[in-house]
Amino acid sequence: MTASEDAPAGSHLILIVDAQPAELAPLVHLLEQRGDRVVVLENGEQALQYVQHVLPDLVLLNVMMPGMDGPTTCRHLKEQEDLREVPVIFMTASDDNAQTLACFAAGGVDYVTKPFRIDEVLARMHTHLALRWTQCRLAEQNEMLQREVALREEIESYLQYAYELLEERVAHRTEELAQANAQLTAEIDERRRVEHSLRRSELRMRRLIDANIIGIYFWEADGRIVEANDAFLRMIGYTQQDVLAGQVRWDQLTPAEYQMETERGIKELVETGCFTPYEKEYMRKDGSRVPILIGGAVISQRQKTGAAFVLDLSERKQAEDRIRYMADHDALTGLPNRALLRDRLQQALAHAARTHTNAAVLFIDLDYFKHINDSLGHQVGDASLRFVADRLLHCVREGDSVARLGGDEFVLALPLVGGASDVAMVAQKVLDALDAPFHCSTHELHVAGSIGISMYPDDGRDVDTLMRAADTAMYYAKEKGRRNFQFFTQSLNKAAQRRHQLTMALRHALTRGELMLYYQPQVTLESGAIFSAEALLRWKQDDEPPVPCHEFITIAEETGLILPIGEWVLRQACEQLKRWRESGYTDLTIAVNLSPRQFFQPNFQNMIVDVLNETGIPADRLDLEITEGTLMHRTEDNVETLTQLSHMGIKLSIDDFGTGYSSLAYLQRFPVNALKIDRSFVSGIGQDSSDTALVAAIISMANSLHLQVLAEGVETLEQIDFLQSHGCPSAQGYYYSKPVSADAFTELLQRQGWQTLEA
Ligand SMILES: Nc1nc2c(ncn2[C@@H]2O[C@H](COP(=O)(O)O[C@H]3[C@@H](O)[C@H](n4cnc5c(=O)[nH]c(N)nc54)O[C@@H]3COP(=O)(O)O)[C@@H](O)[C@H]2O)c(=O)[nH]1
Repeated sequence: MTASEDAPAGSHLILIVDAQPAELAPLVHLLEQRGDRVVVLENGEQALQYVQHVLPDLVLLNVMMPGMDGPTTCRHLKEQEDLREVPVIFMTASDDNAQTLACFAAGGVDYVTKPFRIDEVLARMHTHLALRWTQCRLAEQNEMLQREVALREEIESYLQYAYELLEERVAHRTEELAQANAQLTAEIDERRRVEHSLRRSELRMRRLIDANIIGIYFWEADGRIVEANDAFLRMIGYTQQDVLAGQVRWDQLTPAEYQMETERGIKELVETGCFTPYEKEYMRKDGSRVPILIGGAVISQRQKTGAAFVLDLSERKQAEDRIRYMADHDALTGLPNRALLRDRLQQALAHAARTHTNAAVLFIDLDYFKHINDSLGHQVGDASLRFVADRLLHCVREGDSVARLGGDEFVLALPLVGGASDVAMVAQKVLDALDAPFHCSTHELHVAGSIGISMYPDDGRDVDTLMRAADTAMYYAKEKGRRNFQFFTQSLNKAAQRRHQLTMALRHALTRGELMLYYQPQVTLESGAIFSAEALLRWKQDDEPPVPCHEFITIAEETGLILPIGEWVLRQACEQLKRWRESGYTDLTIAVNLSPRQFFQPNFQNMIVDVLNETGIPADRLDLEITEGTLMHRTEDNVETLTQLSHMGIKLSIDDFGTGYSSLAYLQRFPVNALKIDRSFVSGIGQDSSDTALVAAIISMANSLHLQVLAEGVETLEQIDFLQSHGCPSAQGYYYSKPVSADAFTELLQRQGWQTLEA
């Protein structure tokens, strides 16, 4: 693009400054013809003033003017910022180089020399206007360019900022993505772990269900059991195939009578999502029933599915039955025990009261059972009790009860009996049944019983009264010689009351000084000389007749009072012997009866040693009488105790010999010195052939075992003759003397000249 091509012609503001403007009229005219606006001013001052307000596009300035010349005017114009680029063309009539230079130095762009050719001036003006125009365009373009550069820079900086922001965002996002990625990886890992753990948990759950001893099943809305473990299937007798075939339904397993409990369970299940375990029964496939404890929970309320946990209670029920049975029954015989008997009796009495009928209680105590136990051992004893139980069961009707209270005590409870004669028949039947011998290992055994009978309502209207009455009657039967039955009577009641009173009174007998000892001589049969005194206890309360020994000794043994009383007896007897020894009867022996309870006391031997030490009695002057029954009980302990006593020098005699079941073998094991033949056999001498034979056999046996033998209860000369002729060396009995006081015994000693005889 050239200035001439692009410079617009016309429409410019041309300022002409010249002192003779007329010379410029043709130029002005041409310019205005072209469309330019021409302002002609005559001097520099006017021009400077004019440009204050209007900006010309080109200035034609005469060099030589009056006042301010052209170069000065030009310099002032150029001082004005917006005129600095406006082209100034000088007009001059001189061709002085210095002037020309001054014009250019003042800021002129050109000059024309007067007189000038108009076309040249126009050409020069056109050139400078075009130049100026181009300059302006360039300036504009430059400005535009600068703006664009600035804009671009701004954009660039914005872009940089945006880039940085983006970078930052990218970094941030990258970090976020990295974090998200890490989180995702962690979540994936966690998910894998959870899945693994879930699989393991499910496996464990599956194993737990499959191998559980508790039955577990899963049910659906229609009642079908869709899955069940083996424990449950075993319980109800179905198979996995039955379950798969949809043949097992929980509602059909439940018997109709459990409908209410089941509905309660379902209600709770619906309300709370589970139900409290409760007990009921399920019907097995074979129709039998199994007691269960069932609990359960909903798995999906919407789908109405759930699980049930079923515990087989068969064993627990059996155990409970067993425990209940054991609580109610005697372990040895299987018969009802006291508690169950009481229950049944109460029912029987209630029924009898309603129907105005009678009922009876038969209290049976076996005779001499203790001997069987003591002599043949507990196994034989137990077998005997089972045998008795069996026989008693055969004596009663359906509805009657046979119970064992413990030991050798049995009770028959007979509801609905007619009267006393019917009961007597039953009692006799029992006695007969017991009478028949039975065999236990190598032994042929006989048991017999004493029976006491009480009747409802005559003898009592409640269980306790009737039991007490039958017990009392049983004691009476014992007293009447055993192996019989006795009905309760009011007089027996009195006896029972007396027994109670005696028990109470005996507790104070020692402290009240009501006990004393009597002494019965033991003599050598050949000479009749007294060699020993048996100490026998007597009890005399103020203003009361003496209480028979057999009566209160039994009570003392039952209550345990025999322990302090027995010690008192031993001490008293030894003190009395000491007195006799001090009187010169130094070879006299004192015989003291020992109760089994004393014998089995832990400090028994110490007590004897203490008494011997306190009284100064030599051990070989003391003769301890132990019953055969005591000896046969706890035999190993006995051997040890007796051996120790024997080593101390104490004499040992077996009392009431013959009433028990001691054998030769037993006797050889014990370090005993003498046998005392029971007076029941001695009294039978010459009267009863078996008693007579037994006495002879005992004497013979004692002699062959080198044991002393003494016959008890000798009352007649005939007995003495028999005993002597059969080699019995010593005796005791009313024939010689009844038990007497210590003083009376001293007189006996003196009267018989015992010392002389002894010498
Ligand atoms: N543990 C203790 N038992 C004792 C003590 N004192 C006595 N007893 C025992 O009491 C039972 C009854 O004794 P008791 O009433 O004294 O009878 C004795 C004699 O009186 C009686 N006896 C003696 N000779 C005859 C006779 O010829 N005929 C006859 N009908 N009875 C007679 O025998 C009893 C003595 O028996 P035993 O002891 O077997 O030698 C009795 O079992 C006593 O043992 C005691 O302190 N402790």
